[in-house]
Amino acid sequence: MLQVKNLSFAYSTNQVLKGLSFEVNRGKTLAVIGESGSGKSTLLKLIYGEFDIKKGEVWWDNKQILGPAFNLVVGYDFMKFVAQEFDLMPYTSVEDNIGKFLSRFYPEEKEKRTNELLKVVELESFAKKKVKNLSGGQKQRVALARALAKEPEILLLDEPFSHIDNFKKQSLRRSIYEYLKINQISCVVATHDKNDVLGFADEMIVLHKKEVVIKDSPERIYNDPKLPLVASFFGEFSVIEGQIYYAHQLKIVQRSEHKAVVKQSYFNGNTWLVQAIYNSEYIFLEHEFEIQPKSEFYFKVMK
Ligand SMILES: Nc1ncnc2c1ncn2[C@@H]1O[C@H](COP(=O)(O)OP(=O)(O)OP(=O)(O)O)[C@@H](O)[C@H]1O
Repeated sequence: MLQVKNLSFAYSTNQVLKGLSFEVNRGKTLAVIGESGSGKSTLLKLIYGEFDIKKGEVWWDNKQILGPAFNLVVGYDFMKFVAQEFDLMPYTSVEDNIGKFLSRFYPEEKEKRTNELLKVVELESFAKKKVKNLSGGQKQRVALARALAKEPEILLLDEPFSHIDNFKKQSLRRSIYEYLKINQISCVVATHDKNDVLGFADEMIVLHKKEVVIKDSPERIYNDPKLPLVASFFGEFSVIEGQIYYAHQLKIVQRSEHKAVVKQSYFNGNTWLVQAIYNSEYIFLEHEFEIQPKSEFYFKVMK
């Protein structure tokens, strides 16, 4: 189990994190969300042992995670970190990058394991290619496979699918999280993408103003986001009489006490996203059809 206890951190005088406490059980995934600069990457680096911790503690089972002042080499065998900058060997093939940390004394096992991981990240046909000739998304997949190669007990992921195109993203995400579950690997994932959280994370924390302001299951946080900041992570929303409503929770009706004026409609796939003005504020709602700017309509709220 990962335990973060009352963790605070500053880069010289710039305080970034204050009094963070949370746990992640074996095989569970925790998503960390927060605005850019809220300290998500810093938190992952602290858990990894990249910095010395002056206040608070991080533990994996009964091992305390310590920084460079205590470890000649940063990191621990049981933990892998896929950072935003992937540290790959550019002039070496994809398969050699993945197999780098696997024992060459068991060539059959090494080959089997490398092939298994090439499959997980859907890079079988790139096995022999040099990493320098890969796209950003392909490199990110190699970095993910390499992190999994030595079967870590815990995996830290910083924006793991940010470079991967939408064609591949969903199937890759399913494949990675399924692998983590089957192998009971714990995971802490810092992300801006709601799709990394909904459907995959067991718990999520929201970092805001240096602290954990919300900690709960993704489902409960989605259903009751509490803060506009949290709602904005999941999609367009409106605040009406102090309550937060997602765009699909406002419905156009024949007549009601809420009257608004359309500013713009945006094609959204299944529906149109309508931006409108209500009580001098912008609201957003989903509608089946496009509505012309300046049209007036009535709407009701549904929870
Ligand atoms: N090496 C560093 N030295 C000094 N300050 C840093 C360093 N790395 C990050 N910071 C600062 O710490 C704060 C948190 O940065 P961090 O990268 O942890 O945020 P983040 O939530 O991961 O952001 P993003 O979502 O943009 O990746 C920011 O104000 C940043 O400028």
